[in-house]
Amino acid sequence: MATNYDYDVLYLGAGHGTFDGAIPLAGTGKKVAVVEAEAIGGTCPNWGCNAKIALDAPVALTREQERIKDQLNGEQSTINWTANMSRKHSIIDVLPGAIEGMMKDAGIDVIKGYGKLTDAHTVEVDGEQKTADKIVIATGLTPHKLNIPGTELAHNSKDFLALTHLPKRITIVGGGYIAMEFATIANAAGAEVTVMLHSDVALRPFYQPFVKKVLVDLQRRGVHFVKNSNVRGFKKVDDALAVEYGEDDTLATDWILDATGRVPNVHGLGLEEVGVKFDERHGIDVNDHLQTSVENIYASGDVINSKQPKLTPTAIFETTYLTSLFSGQTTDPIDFPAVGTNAFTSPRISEAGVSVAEAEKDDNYKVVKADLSADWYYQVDNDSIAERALVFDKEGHLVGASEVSSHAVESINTLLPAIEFKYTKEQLGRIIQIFPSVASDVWATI
Ligand SMILES: Cc1cc2nc3c(=O)[nH]c(=O)nc-3n(C[C@H](O)[C@H](O)[C@H](O)COP(=O)(O)OP(=O)(O)OC[C@H]3O[C@@H](n4cnc5c(N)ncnc54)[C@H](O)[C@@H]3O)c2cc1C
Ligand SMILES: NC(=O)c1ccc[n+]([C@@H]2O[C@H](COP(=O)([O-])OP(=O)(O)OC[C@H]3O[C@@H](n4cnc5c(N)ncnc54)[C@H](O)[C@@H]3O)[C@@H](O)[C@H]2O)c1
Repeated sequence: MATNYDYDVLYLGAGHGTFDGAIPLAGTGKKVAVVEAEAIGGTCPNWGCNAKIALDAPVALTREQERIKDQLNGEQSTINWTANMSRKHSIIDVLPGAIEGMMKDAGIDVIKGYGKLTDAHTVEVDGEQKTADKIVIATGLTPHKLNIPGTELAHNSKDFLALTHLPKRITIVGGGYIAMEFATIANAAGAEVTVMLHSDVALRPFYQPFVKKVLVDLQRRGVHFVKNSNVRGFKKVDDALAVEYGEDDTLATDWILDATGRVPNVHGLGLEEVGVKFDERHGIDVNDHLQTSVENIYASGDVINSKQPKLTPTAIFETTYLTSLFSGQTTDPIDFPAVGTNAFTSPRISEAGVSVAEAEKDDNYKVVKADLSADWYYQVDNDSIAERALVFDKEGHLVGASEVSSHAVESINTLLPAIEFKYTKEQLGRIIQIFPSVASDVWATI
């Protein structure tokens, strides 16, 4: 314990960028505090991944039922929105308490309130000064809000994940993860959905031929896409809303989701005063030890200005690295593995490693594509929108993979060890997967 300070390490924010590392750090005997302004657990459990996947479960199930309807008797099931939302609450609302309990059991002081740096070793919470040898800023991101007339009439992802009744007409502005995942859920649950794209591209980081397949399917299901939409403003008209877009077009709607991105929580933290450098749009600058421009202040998770995808597993990897650093288990720089990423549309699009688009432009790689709708295992549940692209280097090692299908998440997760550890043919042959399964199916192709 650093004798001059209240704590060895104080974390600002209690999301995955903190608690997955803070708990084992406290286990090493360090004195640890975590300051949280809103909800313990942060975005992912409360208004991100966990909340979203809870609402998505019946979507995936009804899609599977639809695919195998010829083998079933009876009606196609529909989604009961209110019951689905109430189920989401029953499994999500306990998480902050459970995470707080784990932190307290590990001996962490959990401090509720908004934290602000007053000097390099001091954080003020509700007028009280807490000092620490090291401080970790893990304050995450917050929804971007369009700067247009009527922006206050639009809602954000957090509001969507708490909707008690599904509006009849929903307009979604944006074409990223949140826009496409929530368009999928709302459409499957029966809403009339319009997606206002900024350009003519959605899910930009993903392999576009696969994205197109998802868009075509959503269109077939009634989702309306407006490309190059130029959304200019929102208005209240009687009991409804109007979205003003294009040159002078108007769309009537009942509920608007502003899904135009997420921006770093860097304001009001005292960063300028203490000398922590950051970029308004991309977050806090860190070196390869996640150290900011102030020696004893580190950053972790979504708030970092980094090329890594801003995802829960990345945040966990970063805070776990800091635990190793602070407890003396490593002095090495952080070394990111290939990070798997997925758009939870239906079908899913998953990828990891070298992107197919990049590999197609580079002679050092070979891309092998497969139409999975012709694969017997994908035919079992009629997974007809199903394609995979694998990227190999000159030595024949798998270095990247992308898949669109209902089973894409399992496929890409299965391939991650082969990508990360560059298994030889002999090593690949030593793995015997359970058969029949997605894992054994994809493993046989590498
Ligand atoms: C709708 C949605 C769906 C998502 N789905 C997925 C998914 O399927 N898979 C995936 O991997 N990722 C997903 N993500 C991303 C994932 O949620 C984030 O990458 C992850 O939560 C980042 O963790 P973090 O700890 O860095 O930030 P956060 O979880 O955002 O935690 C930051 C915390 O800091 C607190 N805070 C901020 N300022 C202060 C302050 N001054 N004092 C005290 N506390 C403060 C905030 O209240 C917050 O609790 C999703 C995100 C959203 C919004
Ligand atoms: N499945 C997952 O892992 C998952 C799911 C949801 C969110 N997330 C994380 O949360 C982050 C934020 O998600 P997001 O969807 O808000 O952001 P995003 O960066 O993925 O997408 C933002 C979208 O808004 C569009 N946009 C920007 N300005 C616009 C304008 N003026 N008019 C219309 N469109 C505009 C962009 O073109 C883009 O399509 C993601 O980058 C990801 O890190 C991950």
